[in-house]
Amino acid sequence: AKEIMKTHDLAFCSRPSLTVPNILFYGSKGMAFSPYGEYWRQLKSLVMLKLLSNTRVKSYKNVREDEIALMIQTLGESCGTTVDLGPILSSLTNNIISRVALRRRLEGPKYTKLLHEFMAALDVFDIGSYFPWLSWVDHFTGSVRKAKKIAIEFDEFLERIIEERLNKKKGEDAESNEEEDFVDILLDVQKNDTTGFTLHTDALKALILEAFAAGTETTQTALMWTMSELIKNPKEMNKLRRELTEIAQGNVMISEEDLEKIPYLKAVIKESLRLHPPAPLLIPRISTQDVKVMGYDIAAGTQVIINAWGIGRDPASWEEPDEFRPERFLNGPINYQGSQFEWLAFGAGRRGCPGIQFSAPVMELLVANIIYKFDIKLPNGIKNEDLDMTEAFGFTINRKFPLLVSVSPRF
Ligand code: HEM
Repeated sequence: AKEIMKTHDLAFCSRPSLTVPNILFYGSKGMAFSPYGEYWRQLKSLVMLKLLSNTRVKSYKNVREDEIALMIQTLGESCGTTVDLGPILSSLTNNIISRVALRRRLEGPKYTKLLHEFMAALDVFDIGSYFPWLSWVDHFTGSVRKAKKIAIEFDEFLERIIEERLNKKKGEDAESNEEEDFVDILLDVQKNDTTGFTLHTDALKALILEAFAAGTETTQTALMWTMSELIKNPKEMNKLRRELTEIAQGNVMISEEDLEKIPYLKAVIKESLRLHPPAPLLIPRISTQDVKVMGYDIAAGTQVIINAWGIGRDPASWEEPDEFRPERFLNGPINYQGSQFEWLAFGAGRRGCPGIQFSAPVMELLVANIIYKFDIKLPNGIKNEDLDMTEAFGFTINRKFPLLVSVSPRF
């Protein structure tokens, strides 16, 4: 991985052209699937400076705190019953992205279903992307037809939002003190950019869709596995709870300011992402020039898939690799950026994930508050240690079976 993502990062930092993402993201006009070059560089700097900068991410604090408080309330109301954590965490991550990108919650069954179909379409392995002579198979399985239908429906939805926003801008909006969302920011770039970069409306829409595609299911999956590992490992859960209780000093919620004071929480999340990187094979790359890697000649145009799941469980790097032992990350050098190449949940190098700063506080705040506020048990007398950890198959690897729990308030 280091050879690909550091030593030869420049040679391997393009993306292959993939059928379904091409359909869903307006000919891969977003950042994640566009080939390396001037266009991608412009998008990356736009995303890093305007949408996901430190200051901007901090300004979404209210959204995070609101949505997490709502979720905690929902869980509190379900005490005494069995709850499925999956849908609750899914609506949390969808609503956070939706409020930040579109200034609205994704309410109503129509859009929840559409988003679900969108994510499912991306999860499909379209064989034509890897073996072009077999692309007829994708037409046969219907994946291309489905992706086209979803693309049209989402386009209509985004068109309406953009139109609403433009009409509003013309009218009253100038003095509004509402927080800007991604649509406002991107429309502003489109109108006022002085760098000479033209942001076409298709690219604007692709960037919005990408925030959903890249930021919802990945975060939900990470949360599902972190909660699963903590439930399965009561000793670690209790240790975390003790630390949270100490830091909270009797307050009803753990706040974002508290997070920096709880290194064990970060260690828990890193350990869970080591065992269960949500995108276990990252996003494929393609070489743009002939290059020699560890003595092998790799021709330009070769697709490379990095197995972050395997790297995270490699016994050459990790003692007892299948065990959940957050302590291994305390005082260690491993950071979310993957600079050690033994831990790659967010990828690394030029094409590494730009959403780390965005998702880290969501994951930390949510796990901290659930563990701090509730005792969690498995239903029907199943012992926590016996929780089934089977993985489902897909581009993101989530739990195969629902995570059913019963929660009771601690205070
Ligand atoms: C736990 C949450 C997340 C995980 C595990 C995750 C993981 C990843 C991974 C593995 C990649 C590919 C990296 C590579 O090829 O080296 C990636 C790329 C990307 N992620 Fe994330 N991500 C998460 C959250 C987010 C969020 C919240 C956003 C935006 C709001 C985001 C936006 C992107 C984009 C735009 C790319 C493409 C970068 C490029 O190709 O230049 N991600 N992410």
